[in-house]
Amino acid sequence: MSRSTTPLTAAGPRPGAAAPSGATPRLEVEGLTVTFGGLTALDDVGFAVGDGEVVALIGPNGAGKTTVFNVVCGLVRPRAGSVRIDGRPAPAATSRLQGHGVARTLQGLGLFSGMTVAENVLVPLSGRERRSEDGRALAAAALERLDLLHTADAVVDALPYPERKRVALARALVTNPRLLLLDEPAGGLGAEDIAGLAHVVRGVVASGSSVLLVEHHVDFVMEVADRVVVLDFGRVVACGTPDEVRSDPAVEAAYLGLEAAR
Ligand SMILES: Nc1ncnc2c1ncn2[C@@H]1O[C@H](COP(=O)(O)OP(=O)(O)OP(=O)(O)O)[C@@H](O)[C@H]1O
Repeated sequence: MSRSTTPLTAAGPRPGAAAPSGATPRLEVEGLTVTFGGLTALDDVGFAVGDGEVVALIGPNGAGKTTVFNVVCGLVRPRAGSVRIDGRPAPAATSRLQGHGVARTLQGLGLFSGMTVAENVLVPLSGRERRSEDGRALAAAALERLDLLHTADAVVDALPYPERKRVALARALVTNPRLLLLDEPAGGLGAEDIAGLAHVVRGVVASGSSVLLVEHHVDFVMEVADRVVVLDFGRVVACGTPDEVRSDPAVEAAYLGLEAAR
């Protein structure tokens, strides 16, 4: 099974939001501007995700996190700006992300009701792969990473929410993506499941993949992210390590202050 990941030369990333190494970033977002009618949802947003890096997008409700995610996935077309994956322009359609070594999870999970856990995890593979020993081994490996192998033959609907959420993550991992996009992976999970999720994310990056996550759960973000990009009203107001961001007054004002006040 081969997946195309040929790197090409990229334009330089936006200052202050660049991935730390000098190599071509796994994901590079530059100058994204998105408008919905009269509303500017994103205003010149730029950041990069390097090899083996976890970058988190945080910000208060309506800051523009999902819109960034949707542009990266080809679901929303920006008015201006670019998205590059391994130096190449990102595909304009979600269905072609996999060919660029990218997988994503959805907030709504998007599992197929009535199908087993294994059948759900096999979905991203081609018909030929699904029927092959190799395909089944990939599915088993993905399920094992999420401690779900024992549920392989269960109908997915029968599992509790945290396990269904792990099935969705196993499905994203079955293609061994070079870039994993996670949309609120900690949402709806308790402390124990979030700790397990952090362990899985660390395993993903240890295997050489990169992760971009959109997340409201600040403690989880601060634990797993190498760098945090903070959005407020569609603009990047801070970008840095968790410690840098934590002590940034702009972030306190935009987001962490609100969390602390709860
Ligand atoms: N399809 C759309 N049509 C019109 N406005 C939209 C659309 N999608 C998003 N918006 C608006 O764009 C802004 C950014 O929304 P977005 O969902 O990206 O924020 P967010 O940071 O993900 O928020 P949340 O944390 O609540 O999910 C908001 O003001 C939102 O109402």
